[in-house]
Amino acid sequence: MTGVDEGETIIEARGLKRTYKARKTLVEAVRGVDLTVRKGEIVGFLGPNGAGKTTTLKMLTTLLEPTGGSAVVAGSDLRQDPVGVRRKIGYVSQAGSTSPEARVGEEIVSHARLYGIEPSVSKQRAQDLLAALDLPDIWERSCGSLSGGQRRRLDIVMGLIHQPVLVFLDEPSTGLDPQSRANLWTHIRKLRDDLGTTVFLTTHYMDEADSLADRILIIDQGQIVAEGTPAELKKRVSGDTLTLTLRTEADATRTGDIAAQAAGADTPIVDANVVRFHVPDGASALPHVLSDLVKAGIEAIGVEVNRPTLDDVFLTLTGRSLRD
Ligand SMILES: Nc1ncnc2c1ncn2[C@@H]1O[C@H](COP(=O)(O)OP(=O)(O)OP(=O)(O)O)[C@@H](O)[C@H]1O
Repeated sequence: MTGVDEGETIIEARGLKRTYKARKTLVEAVRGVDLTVRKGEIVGFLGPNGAGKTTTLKMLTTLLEPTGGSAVVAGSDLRQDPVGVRRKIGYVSQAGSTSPEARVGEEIVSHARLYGIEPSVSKQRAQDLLAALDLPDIWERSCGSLSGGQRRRLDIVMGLIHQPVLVFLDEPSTGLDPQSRANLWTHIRKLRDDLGTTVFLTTHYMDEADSLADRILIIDQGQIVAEGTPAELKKRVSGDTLTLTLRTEADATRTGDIAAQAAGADTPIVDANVVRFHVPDGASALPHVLSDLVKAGIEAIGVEVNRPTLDDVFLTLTGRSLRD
């Protein structure tokens, strides 16, 4: 794999597979995933709904047994020493782990006991972590009284109380408003910068992966389809994206044929009444395309020129949008 030869490896997975049996049919949720993560990295595991992110995460955190392949996580073999893996990692699930009625302090201290940590130690650690995640003065509050963003950060405190070297976050910002998401990203970055914690997070938000991750793995239909820094991935898509919105689907189909004739254009993707395609230089291609549309008697009701995003990377690789 590219870009993963520096530093100490903390996750090494080879050929990881998971098949589910669902009503007599087999669902190949994860179909041979290889991945390498180095200590201290923030790695974003990006993919559309149903791509296999949570299944991979559950295997790497020992919650689900692989049906094939192997992995070493935080120095322990996933199959031979799952307890060793569990002791050294933190896992913050999508659902979170706090009950609404419990008081914050009691919840953290009793969670820490599961790891054999004495209350005198966990109280101090909890105070430090709460301060680091900007959650002062909530010790006596009930978990249910916290805002969504505060509760996600409390979930992270719980996931870090046993001082794991590696923490897995499953869709950490789902359900949060834009300001709380940005705030959470700042805290996640700080965790890595201040404590050196390796962070492996799943997301289907490309902006989250783009702004937070040092490196991104893109998974689709149970397989890794691309890997690299956000900048490296975007370099794979050359040129700009032109998006034209038409009045009708029929106009969009005809526009697709016209757009395909633009200099250097790739094959346009027609999605209902929207046509999207890449050209080497959007600003110079656009007037020609619009003039060809006018000649054909088609009116574009919306026009956008965009620099490459991670969604374009995904589109280039799979012919589909991440948002699908
Ligand atoms: N317990 C299960 N039984 C049968 N099929 C399952 C089960 N869990 C997941 N799947 C299927 O496996 C595939 C991968 O699911 P997974 O939850 O890993 O995807 P995901 O990328 O995490 O999606 P999301 O972003 O929606 O959480 C999907 O097709 C899903 O329907």
